[in-house]
Amino acid sequence: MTDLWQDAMDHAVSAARGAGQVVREALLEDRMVMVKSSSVDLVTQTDQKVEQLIIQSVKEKFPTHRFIGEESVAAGEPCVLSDEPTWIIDPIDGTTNFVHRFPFVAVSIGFSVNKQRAEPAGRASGPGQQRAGPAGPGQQLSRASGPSQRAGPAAEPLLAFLQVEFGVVYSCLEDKMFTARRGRGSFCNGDPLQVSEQKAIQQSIIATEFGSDRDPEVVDKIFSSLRNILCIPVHGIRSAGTAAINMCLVASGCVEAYYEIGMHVWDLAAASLIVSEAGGVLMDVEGGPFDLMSRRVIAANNRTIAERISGEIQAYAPARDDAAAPGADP
Ligand SMILES: O=P(O)(O)OC[C@@]1(O)O[C@H](CO)[C@@H](O)[C@@H]1O
Ligand SMILES: [Mg+2]
Ligand SMILES: [Mg+2]
Repeated sequence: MTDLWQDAMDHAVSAARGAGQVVREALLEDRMVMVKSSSVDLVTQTDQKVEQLIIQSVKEKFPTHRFIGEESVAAGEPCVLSDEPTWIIDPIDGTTNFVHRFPFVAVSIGFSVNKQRAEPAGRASGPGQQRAGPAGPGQQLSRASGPSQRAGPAAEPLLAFLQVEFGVVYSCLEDKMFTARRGRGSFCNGDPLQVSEQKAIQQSIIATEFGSDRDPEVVDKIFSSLRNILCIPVHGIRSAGTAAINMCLVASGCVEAYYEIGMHVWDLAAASLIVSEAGGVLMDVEGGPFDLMSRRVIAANNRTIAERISGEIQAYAPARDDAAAPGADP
């Protein structure tokens, strides 16, 4: 069968690599910092330039495709997922890191098509499942043989349902290219990824972020959740400063889980598939199905750990990313 989207994915990898080069060069220069929703929601000319470079290069090759780009949405473009091929771009995930030269910065490119698709993504890479054997460097598990090659029962669609066809996260200061194709596994620089096998949350590291909302009520909830989880007790809490890299750490097995409320679809789209295809699970913070537009996520190595975290979170619901879109899901 013709592989419809491999061309697009190859383009995403090369666009992310090119964008990473621009980001690295910009780090050597003075950065003019602007603010968006608040004084701690930062943006630079590099964010805007990189997003435009990626979008222009995609438009030249795929003129009919659509976009959700962080900086385009900030400039008033709609944030809508449809059945049309849609590139979901965060030109710099970790702008605050970039501004401060804190060395974790990612370019994130997700690609979604067929919003209503009924088939769950990564159905054989869900809760508690292990791959039958690692693929060699650069190899990918083929879709045709994927599920039957992996041990364990099929994942529950509730946790595995995704709309993303491929995801690319380039951690540009580490020079790590994380990639995933629906049903074909996740990779870092061509090496296959697998989530941690740890089943005990007491022996886990959990990643989260503090976000850019400084409303004291929200901050209280963030700290209450953090306190609950820290006191389970867990081995530790970590924050890379970028959702995409936190999630790639889950996919890599370095941390067992990441949770956050408040990030956006462009922070999550690519990395959600990378987690799922590495055998991880995605869940809403209240234990329901993961929803790309909801701005809430738990990404974990298995369902037990995800559910335990969900039981400790003081949940709240920021305005959805598609809230302003005509015909948005309720
Ligand atoms: O605006 P940026 O840099 O694209 O992304 C925002 C972000 O870095 O902020 C959160 C930290 O609070 C992360 O989870 C998220 O990825
Ligand atoms: Mg971001
Ligand atoms: Mg960004």
